[in-house]
Amino acid sequence: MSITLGIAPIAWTNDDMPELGAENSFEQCISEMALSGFTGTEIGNKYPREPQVLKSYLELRGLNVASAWFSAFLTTKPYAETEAAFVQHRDFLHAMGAKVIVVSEQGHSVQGQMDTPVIDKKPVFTDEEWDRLTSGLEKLGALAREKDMRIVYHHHMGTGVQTTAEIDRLMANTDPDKVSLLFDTGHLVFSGEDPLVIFKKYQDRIFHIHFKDIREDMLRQVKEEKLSFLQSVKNGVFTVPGDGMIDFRPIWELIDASGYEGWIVVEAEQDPAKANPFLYAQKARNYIRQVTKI
Ligand SMILES: O=C1C[C@@H](O)[C@H](O)[C@@H](O)C1=O
Ligand SMILES: [Co+2]
Repeated sequence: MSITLGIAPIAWTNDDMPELGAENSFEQCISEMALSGFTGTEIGNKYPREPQVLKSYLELRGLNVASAWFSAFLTTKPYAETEAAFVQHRDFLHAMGAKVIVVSEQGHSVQGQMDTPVIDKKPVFTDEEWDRLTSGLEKLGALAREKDMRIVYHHHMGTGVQTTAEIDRLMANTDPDKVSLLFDTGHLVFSGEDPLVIFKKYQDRIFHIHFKDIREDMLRQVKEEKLSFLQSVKNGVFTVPGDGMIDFRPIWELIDASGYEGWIVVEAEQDPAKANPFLYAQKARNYIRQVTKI
Protein backbone atom coordinates (compact mmCIF):
# COMPACT_ATOMS: atom_id res chain seq x y z
CA MET A 1 0.00 0.00 0.00
CA SER A 2 1.32 3.42 -0.88
CA ILE A 3 0.00 6.85 0.07
CA THR A 4 -3.62 7.59 -0.79
CA LEU A 5 -5.14 11.07 -0.69
CA GLY A 6 -8.48 11.66 0.94
CA ILE A 7 -10.50 14.63 2.09
CA ALA A 8 -12.83 15.03 5.05
CA PRO A 9 -16.46 16.13 4.64
CA ILE A 10 -16.07 18.57 7.53
CA ALA A 11 -15.43 21.45 5.09
CA TRP A 12 -18.89 20.85 3.56
CA THR A 13 -20.84 19.95 6.70
CA ASN A 14 -19.29 20.29 10.13
CA ASP A 15 -19.95 17.50 12.66
CA ASP A 16 -18.97 19.74 15.58
CA MET A 17 -21.39 22.48 14.42
CA PRO A 18 -23.98 20.84 12.11
CA GLU A 19 -25.43 24.29 11.34
CA LEU A 20 -22.27 25.01 9.34
CA GLY A 21 -22.99 23.66 5.87
CA ALA A 22 -26.49 22.36 6.67
CA GLU A 23 -27.41 23.42 3.12
CA ASN A 24 -24.75 21.19 1.51
CA SER A 25 -26.01 17.74 0.53
CA PHE A 26 -24.15 14.44 0.94
CA GLU A 27 -24.11 13.84 -2.81
CA GLN A 28 -22.78 17.31 -3.55
CA CYS A 29 -20.03 16.75 -1.01
CA ILE A 30 -18.78 13.40 -2.31
CA SER A 31 -19.13 14.43 -5.96
CA GLU A 32 -17.02 17.55 -5.36
CA MET A 33 -14.41 15.47 -3.49
CA ALA A 34 -14.09 13.16 -6.50
CA LEU A 35 -14.08 16.01 -9.02
CA SER A 36 -11.25 17.65 -7.07
CA GLY A 37 -9.09 14.55 -7.52
CA PHE A 38 -9.39 12.78 -4.17
CA THR A 39 -9.89 9.02 -3.87
CA GLY A 40 -10.95 8.77 -0.25
CA THR A 41 -13.15 10.29 2.39
CA GLU A 42 -13.76 10.23 6.10
CA ILE A 43 -17.35 9.98 7.29
CA GLY A 44 -19.64 12.87 8.13
CA ASN A 45 -23.05 13.29 9.71
CA LYS A 46 -24.92 13.18 6.38
CA TYR A 47 -23.42 9.88 5.21
CA PRO A 48 -25.73 6.85 5.09
CA ARG A 49 -24.76 4.37 7.82
CA GLU A 50 -25.67 1.14 5.99
CA PRO A 51 -22.40 -0.15 4.48
CA GLN A 52 -23.99 -1.38 1.22
CA VAL A 53 -25.81 1.90 0.65
CA LEU A 54 -22.76 4.02 1.42
CA LYS A 55 -20.58 1.84 -0.81
CA SER A 56 -22.96 2.26 -3.73
CA TYR A 57 -22.62 6.07 -3.53
CA LEU A 58 -18.85 6.05 -3.03
CA GLU A 59 -17.91 3.42 -5.62
CA LEU A 60 -19.64 5.42 -8.36
CA ARG A 61 -17.27 8.27 -7.56
CA GLY A 62 -14.10 6.24 -7.07
CA LEU A 63 -13.94 6.98 -3.33
CA ASN A 64 -12.89 4.68 -0.47
CA VAL A 65 -13.41 5.21 3.25
CA ALA A 66 -10.22 6.22 5.05
CA SER A 67 -11.63 6.24 8.57
CA ALA A 68 -14.07 7.99 10.89
CA TRP A 69 -13.82 9.78 14.20
CA PHE A 70 -14.72 8.01 17.47
CA SER A 71 -15.23 9.93 20.75
CA ALA A 72 -14.01 7.91 23.78
CA PHE A 73 -15.02 8.77 27.35
CA LEU A 74 -12.53 6.58 29.16
CA THR A 75 -11.71 9.19 31.81
CA THR A 76 -15.29 10.05 32.73
CA LYS A 77 -17.58 7.07 32.04
CA PRO A 78 -17.48 3.34 32.79
CA TYR A 79 -15.17 1.56 30.31
CA ALA A 80 -17.99 -0.74 29.14
CA GLU A 81 -19.93 2.23 27.68
CA THR A 82 -17.03 3.31 25.49
CA GLU A 83 -16.32 -0.28 24.48
CA ALA A 84 -19.89 -0.98 23.37
CA ALA A 85 -19.98 2.14 21.18
CA PHE A 86 -16.47 1.43 19.88
CA VAL A 87 -17.28 -2.12 18.75
CA GLN A 88 -20.22 -0.85 16.65
CA HIS A 89 -18.02 1.83 15.12
CA ARG A 90 -15.21 -0.66 14.44
CA ASP A 91 -17.55 -3.09 12.74
CA PHE A 92 -19.03 -0.38 10.53
CA LEU A 93 -15.58 0.81 9.46
CA HIS A 94 -14.43 -2.77 8.93
CA ALA A 95 -17.41 -3.38 6.64
CA MET A 96 -16.38 -0.25 4.72
CA GLY A 97 -12.84 -1.58 4.26
CA ALA A 98 -11.08 0.95 6.51
CA LYS A 99 -7.90 -0.12 8.30
CA VAL A 100 -7.66 2.60 10.94
CA ILE A 101 -10.06 4.01 13.53
CA VAL A 102 -9.60 7.62 14.67
CA VAL A 103 -10.01 7.79 18.45
CA SER A 104 -10.03 10.90 20.62
CA GLU A 105 -10.68 11.09 24.36
CA GLN A 106 -13.53 13.52 24.96
CA GLY A 107 -13.70 13.18 28.74
CA HIS A 108 -13.42 16.79 30.10
CA SER A 109 -12.91 18.07 26.55
CA VAL A 110 -13.80 21.71 25.87
CA GLN A 111 -13.69 21.35 22.09
CA GLY A 112 -17.48 21.32 21.81
CA GLN A 113 -18.11 24.25 24.17
CA MET A 114 -18.93 27.44 22.31
CA ASP A 115 -17.82 29.90 25.00
CA THR A 116 -14.89 28.17 26.73
CA PRO A 117 -11.48 29.62 25.78
CA VAL A 118 -9.62 26.76 24.13
CA ILE A 119 -6.11 27.87 25.07
CA ASP A 120 -6.56 28.58 28.80
CA LYS A 121 -9.20 26.04 29.70
CA LYS A 122 -8.03 22.80 28.19
CA PRO A 123 -8.31 19.89 30.62
CA VAL A 124 -5.29 18.38 32.36
CA PHE A 125 -5.75 14.74 33.34
CA THR A 126 -4.95 13.48 36.83
CA ASP A 127 -2.66 10.45 37.21
CA GLU A 128 -5.71 8.29 37.77
CA GLU A 129 -7.35 9.60 34.58
CA TRP A 130 -4.16 8.92 32.64
CA ASP A 131 -4.23 5.31 33.85
CA ARG A 132 -7.86 4.93 32.82
CA LEU A 133 -7.08 6.46 29.43
CA THR A 134 -4.00 4.38 28.61
CA SER A 135 -5.40 1.06 29.84
CA GLY A 136 -8.73 1.72 28.10
CA LEU A 137 -7.03 2.63 24.82
CA GLU A 138 -4.97 -0.56 24.93
CA LYS A 139 -8.18 -2.56 25.28
CA LEU A 140 -9.79 -0.71 22.35
CA GLY A 141 -6.57 -1.23 20.39
CA ALA A 142 -6.72 -4.97 21.03
CA LEU A 143 -10.33 -5.01 19.79
CA ALA A 144 -9.22 -3.23 16.63
CA ARG A 145 -6.36 -5.71 16.10
CA GLU A 146 -8.92 -8.57 16.20
CA LYS A 147 -10.14 -7.22 12.85
CA ASP A 148 -6.66 -6.46 11.54
CA MET A 149 -7.27 -2.74 12.19
CA ARG A 150 -5.53 -0.14 14.35
CA ILE A 151 -6.69 2.70 16.54
CA VAL A 152 -4.94 5.97 15.68
CA TYR A 153 -5.11 8.44 18.55
CA HIS A 154 -6.10 12.01 17.57
CA HIS A 155 -4.29 14.63 19.71
CA HIS A 156 -6.67 17.59 19.66
CA MET A 157 -7.04 21.20 20.81
CA GLY A 158 -9.10 21.57 23.97
CA THR A 159 -8.56 17.99 25.12
CA GLY A 160 -6.28 16.24 27.62
CA VAL A 161 -3.94 15.04 24.86
CA GLN A 162 -2.94 18.18 22.99
CA THR A 163 0.64 19.18 23.79
CA THR A 164 3.95 17.49 23.02
CA ALA A 165 4.32 16.47 26.68
CA GLU A 166 0.86 14.92 26.64
CA ILE A 167 1.49 13.07 23.38
CA ASP A 168 4.81 11.86 24.85
CA ARG A 169 3.05 10.58 27.97
CA LEU A 170 0.40 8.77 25.92
CA MET A 171 2.99 7.15 23.68
CA ALA A 172 5.28 6.18 26.58
CA ASN A 173 2.48 4.46 28.47
CA THR A 174 0.81 2.48 25.69
CA ASP A 175 1.82 -0.64 23.79
CA PRO A 176 2.86 0.35 20.23
CA ASP A 177 1.09 -2.68 18.84
CA LYS A 178 -2.21 -1.55 20.33
CA VAL A 179 -2.12 2.25 20.21
CA SER A 180 -0.94 4.15 17.15
CA LEU A 181 -0.90 7.89 16.53
CA LEU A 182 -2.69 10.19 14.12
CA PHE A 183 -0.54 13.14 12.96
CA ASP A 184 -2.66 16.29 12.50
CA THR A 185 -0.56 19.25 11.32
CA GLY A 186 -3.21 21.85 12.12
CA HIS A 187 -3.79 20.85 15.71
CA LEU A 188 -0.06 20.68 16.43
CA VAL A 189 0.63 24.16 15.06
CA PHE A 190 -2.51 25.63 16.70
CA SER A 191 -1.22 24.31 20.04
CA GLY A 192 2.31 25.69 19.46
CA GLU A 193 3.94 22.27 18.92
CA ASP A 194 6.52 21.51 16.25
CA PRO A 195 5.08 18.99 13.76
CA LEU A 196 8.57 18.07 12.53
CA VAL A 197 9.63 17.05 16.04
CA ILE A 198 6.48 14.97 16.56
CA PHE A 199 6.77 13.26 13.21
CA LYS A 200 10.46 12.39 13.68
CA LYS A 201 9.85 11.04 17.17
CA TYR A 202 6.80 8.93 16.38
CA GLN A 203 7.13 8.04 12.71
CA ASP A 204 7.02 4.32 13.55
CA ARG A 205 3.70 4.79 15.36
CA ILE A 206 1.97 7.19 12.94
CA PHE A 207 -0.62 5.30 10.89
CA HIS A 208 -2.89 8.13 9.78
CA ILE A 209 -2.34 11.75 8.74
CA HIS A 210 -4.58 14.83 8.67
CA PHE A 211 -3.31 17.78 6.62
CA LYS A 212 -4.77 21.09 7.73
CA ASP A 213 -3.25 24.56 7.67
CA ILE A 214 -3.54 27.55 10.02
CA ARG A 215 -4.30 31.19 9.25
CA GLU A 216 -1.71 33.08 11.30
CA ASP A 217 -3.80 36.24 11.78
CA MET A 218 -6.72 34.15 13.05
CA LEU A 219 -4.47 32.26 15.45
CA ARG A 220 -3.34 35.60 16.89
CA GLN A 221 -6.98 36.63 17.29
CA VAL A 222 -7.83 33.33 19.04
CA LYS A 223 -5.10 34.03 21.62
CA GLU A 224 -5.85 37.74 22.06
CA GLU A 225 -9.62 37.35 22.32
CA LYS A 226 -9.50 34.01 24.20
CA LEU A 227 -11.78 32.30 21.72
CA SER A 228 -13.20 28.81 22.08
CA PHE A 229 -12.32 26.02 19.66
CA LEU A 230 -15.66 26.35 17.88
CA GLN A 231 -15.39 30.16 17.62
CA SER A 232 -11.86 29.71 16.23
CA VAL A 233 -13.13 27.35 13.54
CA LYS A 234 -16.02 29.67 12.65
CA ASN A 235 -13.60 32.60 12.37
CA GLY A 236 -11.36 30.63 10.03
CA VAL A 237 -8.36 29.51 12.06
CA PHE A 238 -8.12 26.38 9.87
CA THR A 239 -7.72 26.28 6.12
CA VAL A 240 -6.46 23.89 3.46
CA PRO A 241 -2.74 23.10 2.99
CA GLY A 242 -1.07 25.82 0.98
CA ASP A 243 -3.38 28.58 2.19
CA GLY A 244 -1.91 29.23 5.62
CA MET A 245 1.28 29.58 7.67
CA ILE A 246 2.47 25.94 7.58
CA ASP A 247 5.24 24.98 5.18
CA PHE A 248 4.31 21.45 4.14
CA ARG A 249 7.56 20.87 2.20
CA PRO A 250 9.75 19.82 5.15
CA ILE A 251 6.82 17.87 6.59
CA TRP A 252 6.40 16.03 3.30
CA GLU A 253 10.17 15.32 3.12
CA LEU A 254 9.97 13.54 6.48
CA ILE A 255 6.84 11.62 5.53
CA ASP A 256 8.37 10.56 2.24
CA ALA A 257 11.71 9.55 3.79
CA SER A 258 9.93 7.53 6.49
CA GLY A 259 8.31 5.21 3.94
CA TYR A 260 4.87 6.07 5.36
CA GLU A 261 2.08 4.05 3.79
CA GLY A 262 -1.54 4.94 4.37
CA TRP A 263 -3.87 7.89 4.07
CA ILE A 264 -3.18 11.59 3.99
CA VAL A 265 -6.55 13.25 4.53
CA VAL A 266 -7.06 16.96 3.88
CA GLU A 267 -9.20 18.15 6.75
CA ALA A 268 -9.82 21.87 6.82
CA GLU A 269 -12.98 22.84 8.58
CA GLN A 270 -14.11 26.40 8.07
CA ASP A 271 -17.42 28.11 7.42
CA PRO A 272 -18.57 26.87 3.98
CA ALA A 273 -20.59 30.06 3.53
CA LYS A 274 -17.31 32.02 3.58
CA ALA A 275 -14.98 29.41 2.04
CA ASN A 276 -16.49 27.43 -0.84
CA PRO A 277 -15.49 23.83 -0.03
CA PHE A 278 -15.26 22.78 -3.70
CA LEU A 279 -12.85 25.62 -4.53
CA TYR A 280 -10.79 24.97 -1.40
CA ALA A 281 -10.65 21.22 -2.16
CA GLN A 282 -9.20 22.01 -5.60
CA LYS A 283 -6.75 24.45 -4.08
CA ALA A 284 -5.57 21.78 -1.62
CA ARG A 285 -5.26 19.16 -4.35
CA ASN A 286 -3.14 21.48 -6.52
CA TYR A 287 -0.84 22.44 -3.64
CA ILE A 288 -0.33 18.79 -2.63
CA ARG A 289 0.48 17.89 -6.22
CA GLN A 290 3.14 20.63 -6.30
CA VAL A 291 4.70 19.65 -2.97
CA THR A 292 4.50 15.86 -3.06
CA LYS A 293 4.21 15.05 -6.77
CA ILE A 294 1.30 12.75 -5.77
O1 LIG B 1 -10.09 15.12 13.00
C1 LIG B 1 -10.86 16.01 13.35
C2 LIG B 1 -12.33 15.73 13.50
C3 LIG B 1 -13.17 16.93 13.91
O2 LIG B 1 -14.43 16.58 14.37
C4 LIG B 1 -12.34 17.81 14.78
O3 LIG B 1 -12.96 18.71 15.58
C5 LIG B 1 -11.29 18.39 13.86
O4 LIG B 1 -10.68 19.56 14.29
C6 LIG B 1 -10.33 17.31 13.58
O5 LIG B 1 -9.11 17.50 13.51
CO1 LIG C 1 -7.97 15.95 12.49
